[in-house]
Amino acid sequence: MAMFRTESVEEFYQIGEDIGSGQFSEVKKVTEKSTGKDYAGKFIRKRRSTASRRGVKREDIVREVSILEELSHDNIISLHDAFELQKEVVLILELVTGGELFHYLAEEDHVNEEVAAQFVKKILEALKHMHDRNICHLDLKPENIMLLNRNTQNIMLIDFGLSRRIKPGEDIRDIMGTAEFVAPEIINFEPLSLNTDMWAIGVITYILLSGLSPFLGDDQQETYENVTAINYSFEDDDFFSSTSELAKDFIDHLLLKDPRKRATVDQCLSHPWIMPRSKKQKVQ
Ligand SMILES: COc1cc(-c2ccc3ncc(-c4cccc([C@@H](O)NCCN(C)C)c4)n3n2)ccc1O
Repeated sequence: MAMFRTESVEEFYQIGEDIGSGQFSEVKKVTEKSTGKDYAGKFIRKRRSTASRRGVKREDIVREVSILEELSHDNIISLHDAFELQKEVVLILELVTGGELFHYLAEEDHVNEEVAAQFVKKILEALKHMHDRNICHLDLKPENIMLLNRNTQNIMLIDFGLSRRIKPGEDIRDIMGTAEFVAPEIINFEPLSLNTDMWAIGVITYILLSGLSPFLGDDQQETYENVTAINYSFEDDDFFSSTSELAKDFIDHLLLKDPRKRATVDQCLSHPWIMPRSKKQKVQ
């Protein structure tokens, strides 16, 4: 696809209601006039000058589009079209109607291990597609994981605004996601890697199983301190009394300070909590 079309987006799409928003973007339901098919339009405000902190730098939008164009997986949002206007870029994306995993968790409080393991397996399969191409998400959190529908654990990764291609030897340090989910190397401005995503998988798994956020403090600073101190436990009997040792082992292999020691996406996919080798290992 040529990077951006410069025609008016309204000529080709009926713009519908707002369905969501980000810091510098709105997400609206749009309908392609030629097919009647519904999509999600992500309207991203462009940064007007290098001195401004409002809006998104064009180069960052180009990077996000380039990454979206390279990815093609059932559990990763697909890009259908892209338009550039004077003040904004509009990405036309596959529409997902099951809502955010974040809201599902808020309603369910926590999920049983079988359901949690299925969710995590789907997230890992999408992440493997990215990591096999040396692309890391760097903003994995329940808000950026959408449910295809409420009846299955089928998920869709969205929001690739912080994603990066990690070239061997390249030193990337300047990314900052959401405090609860960022790995220690992000807080310490140390080099990031594909294993920075694996830390977030450990945090998301902990939340799926308990409804608790392992490092959340009273404020951002306390959360950062909890993360860098690797200050988490399964000791709260009210929330972990029925959690299997396999599930705890899976999380313990991810919430490690040294990114090189964390389980990779392939090691996670072959972990017995995710790929039970026998009936007796199937989590109850
Ligand atoms: C590719 O990047 C994005 C995709 C989307 C996206 C794609 C398809 C799609 N179908 C439905 C929705 C949707 C529905 C309700 C809320 C939201 C969004 O506001 N919440 C996630 C956004 N994130 C910034 C927390 C998004 N989306 N959102 C949202 C933000 C993105 O940065």
